Amino acid sequence: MADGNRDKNQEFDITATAQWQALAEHQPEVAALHLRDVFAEDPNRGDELTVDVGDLHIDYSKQRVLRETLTKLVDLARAADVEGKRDAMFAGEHINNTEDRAVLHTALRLPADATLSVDGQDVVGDVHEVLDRMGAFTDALRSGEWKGYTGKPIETVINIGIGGSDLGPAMVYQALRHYVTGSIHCRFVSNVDPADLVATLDGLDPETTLFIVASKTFTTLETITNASAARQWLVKALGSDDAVSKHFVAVSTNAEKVSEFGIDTANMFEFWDWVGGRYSVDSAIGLSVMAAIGKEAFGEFLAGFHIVDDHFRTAPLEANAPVLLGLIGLWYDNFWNVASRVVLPYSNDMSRFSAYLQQLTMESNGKSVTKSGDHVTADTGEVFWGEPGTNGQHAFYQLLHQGTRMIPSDFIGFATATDDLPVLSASDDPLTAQSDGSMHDLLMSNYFAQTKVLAFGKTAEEVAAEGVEERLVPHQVMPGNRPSTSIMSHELTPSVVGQLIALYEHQVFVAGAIWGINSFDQWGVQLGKSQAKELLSVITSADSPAAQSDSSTDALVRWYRKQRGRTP
Ligand SMILES: O=P(O)(O)OC[C@H]1O[C@H](O)[C@H](O)[C@@H](O)[C@@H]1O
Repeated sequence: MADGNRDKNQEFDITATAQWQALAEHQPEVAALHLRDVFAEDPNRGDELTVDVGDLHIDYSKQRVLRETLTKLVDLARAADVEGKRDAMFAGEHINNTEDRAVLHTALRLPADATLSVDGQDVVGDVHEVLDRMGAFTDALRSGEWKGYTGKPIETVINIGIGGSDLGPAMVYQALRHYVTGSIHCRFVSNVDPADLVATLDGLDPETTLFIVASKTFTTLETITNASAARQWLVKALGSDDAVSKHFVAVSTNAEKVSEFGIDTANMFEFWDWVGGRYSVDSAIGLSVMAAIGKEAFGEFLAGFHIVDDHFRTAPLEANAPVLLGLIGLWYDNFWNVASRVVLPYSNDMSRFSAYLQQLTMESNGKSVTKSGDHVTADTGEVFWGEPGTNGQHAFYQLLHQGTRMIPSDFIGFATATDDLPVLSASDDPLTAQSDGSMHDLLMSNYFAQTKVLAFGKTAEEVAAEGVEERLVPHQVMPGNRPSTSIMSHELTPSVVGQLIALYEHQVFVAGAIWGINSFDQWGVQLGKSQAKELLSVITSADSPAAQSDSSTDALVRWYRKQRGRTP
């Protein structure tokens, strides 16, 4: 099937291939094995089923795969022409066929001396021109040279955006808490629930606050509504419309709408239609992050993505981290009927990483038709979720360990703490207590223990041998055989955050390429938006007909209008 000349947008049924069939036949053999036996038979897998990329050390040996499984999965990737599709993406071909667009987030992190021309346009030149403008602007903010309307320097930057225009910067800002240098701090507003804006503005001084209105389209209802309310808050406080130009900038692809909103396009930072919203944190959408950490650290962040891009583009599929992890995800999704993957960063600063990944992975691969418009013949789109360790351990790990469902997990952990404190016993005199180790070591001991227990569990014999009462033995058996990947790095640096994001971006690509779907459009979010617009006029008016197309929505709308005092 792999054919370099094949139209990359013309899909075929991957499930009809011999490679798919081989995996389907192989699955029962693997399913019959316990990871305890798999490790006993292949004792070196813990050292060998690993891959290093940049600063990431990835151990996938605790996955329910044999070496043979990986070979078969790579064969499937070749059958789906993952390499050809990958090269088409990097080259700027219009692989987003439903919107007729290139998909070039990888160009956002190319070094300035790289060359890439797409549709006759010097993409690298454009990217670096905007990066330079972002650098000059954030330098001015950070040095205090940029003054608010009343002459005071800016202290707080509020990013107003939603989806890809919020999740990336909010997640990265938190992850890089230790790299916030200077006096600029950021807050993020996304929800059209006014509680978000009101709570975020609470206690802020309009004279020292600057808003970044971040929206690719600049038509997103939530963002424009919040931005208008924020403008009113500012203008009311500062007494003049003229204050807007000193307190509002925009990040968008739509200059016309930006200027319609009243933001001077001189204060607009551009990106391009070939950057998907959920792939845009490394574009001007990251402006708030740059304001907080500075352009040099932002440059390191971009360089981190680029390390993984290069690896993804050049490493053989057998040793290619995003390819292997994407394939292992698909292995469970399609051959084990396992729908979800839990992501568990053992890093409090990465608390928002799972939320970020939810958009990246599920908006990309939650599709039911192939690029050719045919219904897919296998399930697509893993469900991603998660919480940071150790919080998750005290909430949902019970189900991971002893529930009837198998949920593969990705553990993420760091050798060096972003913060550390000594472990002291509560009874010690706080003034003289001796340290009994580091809290970071305690955190990481949990990481290792969890992956171990998930994989190997505890048998009834082992439980009984501890003298556990017979009737309680079945309750205390830990089945094990629950797969996980361990992703480790030395420290949570800007580069490492970039590397982690790119690692997941390309996993999404690999799975989407095999399924033959378009991972870069999101038609499924449109209908709800347009119906919300229609319903707004219905729920806010006492006169308009309450009857909608179904009795449930109709009754709910009537109930709501009554509560709001709008209809009898
Ligand atoms: O950046 P914007 O154009 O405001 O879009 C914000 C978000 O809204 C949409 O609903 C899309 O589903 C997302 O992919 C996008 O990130």
